[in-house]
Parts: sequence; C-alpha cells; structure tokens
Amino acid sequence: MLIDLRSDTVTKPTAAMRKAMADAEVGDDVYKEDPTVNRLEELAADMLGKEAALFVTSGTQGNQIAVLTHTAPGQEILLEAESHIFYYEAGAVAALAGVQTRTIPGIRGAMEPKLVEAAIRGEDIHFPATALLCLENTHNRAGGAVLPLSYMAVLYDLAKRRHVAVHMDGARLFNAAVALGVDVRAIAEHVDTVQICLSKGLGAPVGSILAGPKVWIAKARKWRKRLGGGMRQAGVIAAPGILALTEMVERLAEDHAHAKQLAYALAEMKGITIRPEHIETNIVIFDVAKTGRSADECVVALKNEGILATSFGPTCIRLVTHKDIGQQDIETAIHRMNNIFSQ
Ligand SMILES: Cc1ncc(COP(=O)(O)O)c(CN[C@H](C(=O)O)[C@H](C)O)c1O
Repeated sequence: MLIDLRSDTVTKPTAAMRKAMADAEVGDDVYKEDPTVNRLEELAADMLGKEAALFVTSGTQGNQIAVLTHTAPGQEILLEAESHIFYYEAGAVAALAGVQTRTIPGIRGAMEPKLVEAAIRGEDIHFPATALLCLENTHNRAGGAVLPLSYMAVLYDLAKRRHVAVHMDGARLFNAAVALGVDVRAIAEHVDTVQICLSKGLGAPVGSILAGPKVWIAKARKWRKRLGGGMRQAGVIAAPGILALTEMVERLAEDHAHAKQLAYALAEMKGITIRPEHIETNIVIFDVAKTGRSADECVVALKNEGILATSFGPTCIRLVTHKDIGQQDIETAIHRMNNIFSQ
C-alpha cells in the first residue's frame, strides 16, 4: 500500500464532494450565470473579508492573474527568494506580465522589513517602478512556515506608505489560520489581494479563489478570460469548492499533528537533520546529508518502501500530510522510514 506524502495536491474529493458535483446547479459562468460558482465566489469573498472573489483553475493561475492585474510591463515585483511565484511558476511573471522580479531571501519565509523597504524603488529615470509586494503564507519551501500577524501588519503598513500593492499567495492560508488559531480574515486584512487553493489540504478536486476589491476583481476576471480561463458550467467543480470551505478547514489540525508526529520520529533516525519544533503546519522538510545518500537516492529508497516523497534540493526531502493520510498511515510510514534510516 503506497503512502503518498508528495504533496497535499494529491488529495481526492470526498464522497460528499462527488455527490455535490453530480447535483450541482449550473449555468454559463462566462455570463456569470452559474449559480454554484456565484455562491462559491460570494462565500469565499465573505470568508476572506474582501469585496469580491473569482474562481480560477489553479493556484498558479490565481497568482499570475494577480500579477497581471496589479502590474504593467516593465515594472518590478518584490518576492521572497524561494516563493512559489518566483520558484515554481515557470517564469510566468516575465513571460505573461513582462515584469521583473526582485527577490529577497527570507528566514522561514519572512523577508526582513528593512530589506523590503530598501528594495522599493524611488523615482529615477533609470528605475522600474515597484508595483507589487508578494507574500506567501504558509510558505511552502520554508517548510509550511506561518507568517505571524504582527509581521504581516508591518509589511502592509510599509507597502501602503510607499504606495505598493500587496498580494498574498495563500495556497495554504487555511493551514496558517488553523495554526494561528485565527479566522483567515484576520490574515487577509493585511493584504490587498489573496489567492487560496481549494484543491490542496481542503480536498477539492480543482481550483483556487482570487479575492480582492470589486473593481480589481472585475479586471482580474477580464485577465482570466484573456488566458482562456472563462469556464462554462463550472458549478460542477465549484460545488466541491464550497464543501472545501465549509467542511474541510477545522480538520487541517489533524494534518498538522501528523506532520509533527513524523518530524519527531525523523529526529530520532540516524543521519536525519530536522528541527521538529519548527513544524507548524502540514509540511515536513528534512536533510539526509549525514546518511551519505542524496535526496534523490532517498526518495527512491522511500518509494521502494512504499512511501512517496519529494526531493526539495540536493539533500532535502519534503513530506506533506493531508486528508488522505490517516493515523495508521503515519505509524506505518514511521516504521518504514526506520527501516531505511536506522541502518
Ligand atoms: C505556495 C503555493 N502557491 C501556489 C501553488 C500553485 O498551486 P497549483 O497551481 O498547483 O494549483 C502551490 C502548489 N505547490 C505544489 C506543491 O507544493 O506540491 C507544487 C510545488 O507546485 C504552492 O505550494
């Protein structure tokens, strides 16, 4: 039996989601006539405390529509050095939006505010204008690290002072909210626009939400159309998204507990370097350098033991817990990893 810890993108829809898909009321969403999509967008906007929301096909599409809507070609955007928008979106900000990136290395996903402020361009004939500051909460390559509310507030205040828009890649924003014990609105109030994934830990089969001011979302809807993202009877895939938001948030705490259990077990294994106390949500990144094997070699060894994992650099491996991984799977995974890392 394979235990799939590659990502929370592998989650499959629940039986209730599949029933909702079959029963969904639909219409042509390009004309804004799909009642289920409309309900999802209204629900998401309300939960995030934004005026409006747009159903998009993926987190990447949501992030890229945000960059396209916030910027003009030739401008500059600020991002953390290993943010998903910079690291994993195939250069779309250059290819589609024609903007240049200026990255700032963060600590556990958090860029030093002084470095952010210093990176914002002033008026100068030689300079591109700084159009957008992008944040990521939780931060994937920082091990699912949560950006604290106080930190978010400081960055938002300085961006507003310098007339720079702020977009949050909130692919795992609900994980952050559950870890902080707050409502997602308390986080989203510190950004202008936010993307959240319905298809990761929340378990929907497809899609993300982009939320922001009403006028901005209208422009974003136009960009979605330009990118071919105008969907027709999309209520079929919006219906599970509604259940993702209404029924799948609280249980994320289980994924976080499972991640901690994995991390503390790994900390006892030979040749594994990990700080289990740093695990805040559903992502576990550990270093295998001291095993004398590369991350890729260990991923193969894990697969041979029935565990699917992801290389996250030459000697780092990522495990992601999610709704389709239960307590028994965690215990089995720990037993199997002991077979590999205790020799
Ligand atoms: C922070 C963040 N923002 C955006 C996205 C993109 O979402 P999708 O385009 O895959 O729906 C992801 C997906 N992350 C995926 C994963 O973690 O397995 C891969 C790396 O793309 C993400 O982690």
